Order: sequence, then C-alpha cells, then structure tokens
Amino acid sequence: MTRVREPDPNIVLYDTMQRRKVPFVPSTPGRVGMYLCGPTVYSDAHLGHAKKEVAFDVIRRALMHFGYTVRYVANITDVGHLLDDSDDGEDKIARRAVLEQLEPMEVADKYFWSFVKDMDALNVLKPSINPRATGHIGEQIKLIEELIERGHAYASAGSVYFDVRSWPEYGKLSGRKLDDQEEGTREAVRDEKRDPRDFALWKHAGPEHLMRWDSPWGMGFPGWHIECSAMSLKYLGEGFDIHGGGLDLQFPHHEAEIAQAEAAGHPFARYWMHNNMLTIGGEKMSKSKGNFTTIQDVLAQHDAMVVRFLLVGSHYRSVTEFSQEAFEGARNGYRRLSEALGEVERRVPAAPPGADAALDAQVATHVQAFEDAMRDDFNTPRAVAALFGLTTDVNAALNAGTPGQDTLERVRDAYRSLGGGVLGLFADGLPGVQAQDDAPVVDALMALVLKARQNYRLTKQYAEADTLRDTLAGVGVTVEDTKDGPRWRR
Ligand SMILES: Nc1ncnc2c1ncn2[C@@H]1O[C@H](COP(=O)(O)OP(=O)(O)OP(=O)(O)O)[C@@H](O)[C@H]1O
Ligand SMILES: [Zn+2]
Repeated sequence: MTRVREPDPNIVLYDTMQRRKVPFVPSTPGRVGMYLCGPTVYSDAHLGHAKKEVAFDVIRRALMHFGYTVRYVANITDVGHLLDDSDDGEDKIARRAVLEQLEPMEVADKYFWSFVKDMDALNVLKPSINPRATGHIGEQIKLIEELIERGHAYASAGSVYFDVRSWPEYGKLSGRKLDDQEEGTREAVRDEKRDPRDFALWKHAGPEHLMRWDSPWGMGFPGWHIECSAMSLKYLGEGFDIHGGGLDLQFPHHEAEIAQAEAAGHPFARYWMHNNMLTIGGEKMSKSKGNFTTIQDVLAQHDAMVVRFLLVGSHYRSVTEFSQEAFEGARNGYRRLSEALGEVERRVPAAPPGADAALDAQVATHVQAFEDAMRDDFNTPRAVAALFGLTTDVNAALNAGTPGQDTLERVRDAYRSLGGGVLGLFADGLPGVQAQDDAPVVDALMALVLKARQNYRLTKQYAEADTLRDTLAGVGVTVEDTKDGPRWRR
C-alpha cells in the first residue's frame, strides 16, 4: 500500500533554536531519533495535551511516510514536577495522592493508563519507548554527579542546584535572561542557592515524602528537568535529532535540559520543535486555569477522528481555538473526506478494468501538493487542503461514472496513505502499523478462524481448510502449522 521509499532529503522544519526554517538532515542517514516531553500524570489529559500529542504524532508519521525509521521516545513524569517553577511547593503527584487518598505511584499509574486510553482513541501511535522518571533515578544521579565534577552544580542542604552562572549559554534557546522566576519563593529555598536563577537537580526530602530515594546527598528526589536530559541521552544517544514539546516548555524546562546535558559534556538535541497552544476564548487551555475540557469529555460528544481532524486543521506552530463552531466545521470537513473514501472503496471491486488518465493526473497533482506541504515544516492545513482538492476531483469523476479500477485503487491508496498514514485520520496506511485498538479484535477473530481451520482438518475437509488459508494469504496473513499448533503472521 504505502510505498517503501528512500529517505526524502527535502524536508524543511522550523528549528526554535535557530529561529528559522532549516533543512532537516538526521545524524544517521535514514534514521530519526525524536524525544517528546510527555505528561505529568496527575490528572486526566485535556484537549490542549491532545494538540501537542497529535502534532508530534503527525510529524513522526510524516517522517515515516518519507522513508525514515523513527525511534520516538516520550517520557512520563511521575515524580519531581513541583507546583511552581521556582523549586518550591509540593510535588504535583504527591499532592494529588493526598487528595485522592492513594499511593503516589497509584496516582501515576491511574493517570498514565487514562492517558494511554486517550491517545489510543485519538489514533496516536505508541512511543517506541515510554520511559518513566522513577525508573531512571540512577541515570539522573549519575548526570548530576557529572555536573558537580565539572563545576556546574553544587550541593546545598541536601539538595543539588545547577550553577547557572557557570554556564553562559544558559538562555540560548528562549533568549531569556531571567531572574524573576524566583518571585514568591520561600526564603529558605532562596538561601540554599548561590544565584536565584539556579534550578534544582535534586531535592532533599524528609520522611513525610513517600517518593524519595537514597543519593550521595541524602534522601531526596530528582528535579523535574533532569529526567528528560538523562532519559533522552540514554535512549537516543548524544546529538540526537529532534526534541519536541509545548511552546510553554521552552523556558525554563528545555533551557534547563540543554544546560544539564551540554554542561556535563553531552551534545544534546540538534533540532528543537515546539507546538503552539490550544486556546479557549483566546486563552491557553490549562489545568491550573481550570478552563479545560478533558479528552474523555470531548470524546463523549465528538467522534475521535473529528477531534483529530480539528487538531490537524491548524498548523502545529499556530494556535488552535477550541469552540463549538470549530467542531461543526471539523465534522463537516471530515465527513466530506470519509464519505468520498467510503464511496471509492465501495466502487473498487466492480469498477471497470484499466486506468483513467485524466483522474490519474489529478490524483498525482494532489498527492504532490500534500507531500510538498508536509515537507514544508509539516504544514497540515495545506495538506488537508490538498485532500479536499483531491476530493473535489474524485467526486466529480464518481458523479460522471465509475473510473477504471487501477485509478480507483490509486485514489483509495492516496486517501489511506496520506489521510490515514500521515494524518492518522483513517485506519491503515503506514507500513507495519495498524489501527491500534483493532489489535485485540484481530487476535480474537484470528483465533476463531484458526480453530475453524483445525476443525476442517480434523474432519478431513481439506479443501475447506485450504480455502481458509488461501483467503488469509490473499489479505497478507500467513498461516504456519507448527508442532504447537497453527500460528499466523502478517
Ligand atoms: N493548551 C495547550 N495547548 C497545547 N499544548 C499544551 C496545552 N496545555 C499544555 N500543553 C502541553 O502539554 C504538556 C504538559 O503540560 P502541563 O501538564 O503543564 O499542562 P497544563 O494544563 O499547562 O498544566 P498546568 O496549568 O498545571 O501547568 C506541555 O508540553 C505543554 O506545553
Ligand atoms: Zn522534558
């Protein structure tokens, strides 16, 4: 279905660090290492989180479509994210645990699985690796030790802080030279720091903390930023390709990630990509502002693919305004595409043999427009416009009769690989990837089919058994008889 192609050398992306669009050249030809700052799992995810996840999912899918093998690492923050950025206040998960009368790890697990469910519903591909901060305490301690050895961090009262003045490059991503982040910080924390801009790598924790670990500086827990430096380097290596996250994470989080890695002597991400915000009434949707709608609430009212269509309808670097009218528009737009694809699929089996040169040429033009849009910093609104252009021509052709089968199959494959594979709007389309929540159903159905085939064989109805096997082969499923019984693979 989707062509296996040579890695496309003509992709351009906007690098936040360089503040301009630049050609994308991965450090290893054909392979992309990508890291995304994932959620802090202390509550159900809202539609703003969905914008970020879908934005980077589409970028990943587009790179796959363009012939790259992508290792996609997205972390789960389950410790150390404090209520305020100034290394003060409670841990978000610990506070939630008190409110819900749960163990902190129960809170983390509960909201992790809720997040996974939301992402599956939105057809977001699972990360290649989904590391959790609490599973990488050793790696974080090691990185902190390297920073202390090199003179870029210091221990103070059982905590460890990054010494911002020792690293003049601090601020290079965001262009911010700030010290106002300390406002409102308790004096005790301020007194522990040499400079108010210094940020925590490790925080001392007394016995009242349920999540704490032994370290060279006593019992404590890691600061929020250090997990991302440690885990991205562990799983993607030095100088990995793309680091993504929300625009609001540029400072202090990403700035801190860069300083922690580079000051310890580890070259960090080569490209920085940031998604803009989902807004409501012009304001960022956020948990703390209370102006949020959870993904679950949205999915109770709207088809998941319509939600996804709404999100890809604006560019990842643009704001998406959330409103009922926006949903109305998305519903109509999505229906237009899916109805055209449905009609094409219905007509393929009985279409006349051969091709239709005029429609073929139109399809090629729209596919080209779609791919050009995606090569240009993953411009999804332009890509969607190309799918609408395709739909206009396809509908006109379908109204005039039924085009040749070869052409109709090409039309179907274009919808599936571009709308499905790249934008994730229909199941199917990417090599090696299938709609995720279909897997249990497929497994159960295959178990039934194999059982039926076994029964045929036991009753010596070999022709029927072979017909089943051949039918499966026709859709790419191979059945093998092993000494432990039949096995299938695709
Ligand atoms: N409205 C939004 N639009 C797009 N991305 C968002 C939005 N809100 C949060 N994100 C992204 O989701 C990730 C996690 O955000 P976070 O958990 O801080 O959510 P939040 O609602 O902003 O919470 P809080 O208000 O407590 O800071 C970040 O990368 C952030 O950029
Ligand atoms: Zn991060």
